[in-house]
Amino acid sequence: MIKAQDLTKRYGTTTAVDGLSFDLKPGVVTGFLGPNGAGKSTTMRMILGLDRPTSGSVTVGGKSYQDLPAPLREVGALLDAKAVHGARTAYRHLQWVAQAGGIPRRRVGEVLDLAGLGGVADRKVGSFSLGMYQRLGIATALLGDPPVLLFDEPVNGLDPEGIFWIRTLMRDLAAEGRTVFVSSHLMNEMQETAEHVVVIGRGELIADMPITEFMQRDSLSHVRVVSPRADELARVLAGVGGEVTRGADGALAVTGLDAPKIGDLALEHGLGVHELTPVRASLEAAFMDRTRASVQYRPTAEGDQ
Ligand SMILES: Nc1ncnc2c1ncn2[C@@H]1O[C@H](COP(=O)(O)OP(=O)(O)OP(=O)(O)O)[C@@H](O)[C@H]1O
Repeated sequence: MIKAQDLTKRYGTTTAVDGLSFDLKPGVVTGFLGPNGAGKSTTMRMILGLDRPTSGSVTVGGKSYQDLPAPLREVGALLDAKAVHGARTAYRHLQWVAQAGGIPRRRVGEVLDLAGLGGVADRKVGSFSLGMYQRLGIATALLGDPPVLLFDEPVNGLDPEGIFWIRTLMRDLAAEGRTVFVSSHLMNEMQETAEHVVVIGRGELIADMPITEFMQRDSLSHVRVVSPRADELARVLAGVGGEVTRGADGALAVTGLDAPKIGDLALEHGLGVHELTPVRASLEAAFMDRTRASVQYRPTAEGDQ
């Protein structure tokens, strides 16, 4: 539904997006990840026709945004929730957007209820909390009932209840067969929400794959083993090809052998085990590992020049 081909954007000497190609499928939530300044917002702005690619292209349903006959019915987007006229009520704001996009007025009430704003429809937007702004932004994105939705950092500044609401909404929208593309810095949040990830660094594609595959890095998963006879057990495990490191708390971190194998070996050698825990790689660890080379700003150690 969203197809980027060799998408490139330069601002003067800065290359914000560099030859990016991906193809987003309907029916899943795709997470868009990258360190600060990686080019996520620029990519989203190009999808929405708010920025012109320097070269390459991006299309929605085969057309570039400018060529969509009824854009609000094709793509809904939440980019900057606060970019709303504060003196208008929520209802008036949505009515104004609906009118401009040729969307029937009854839809305004529907999206207000959908976003949980039915009770504050007549309040001036300027008095809204950040969470209410986010909900209004989402209501606006849903006005045209579009098959494609883009959310740029939708959970920024939200409380746990708001985060849970957005997460559920995004999954429901995908389950209805829509294409949902969402950027976030919150790796744990993405882990709960996205099925697929597109990861970029310095404008270039780093990964485009199911999230489970992205997290599957042997070097990042290990088995934690606590034993009163850790030294002996470590020798046994190393003897059959396990790679063993000992943590500050005395626990062993073992890679190359799975938990059942480690348990069997310990039993065979009469070595007690008090804890045996497979530790899965987190999205955060996988992300840090893959994007290490491409972070734009990195704190330097004291004394570094
Ligand atoms: N209008 C602009 N003029 C000049 N440079 C820009 C402009 N917009 C973005 N950039 C630069 O392009 C690069 C990508 O920025 P972009 O905002 O797309 O990244 P991002 O991944 O969304 O970052 P963040 O997570 O910090 O929002 C950055 O180096 C940024 O400084």
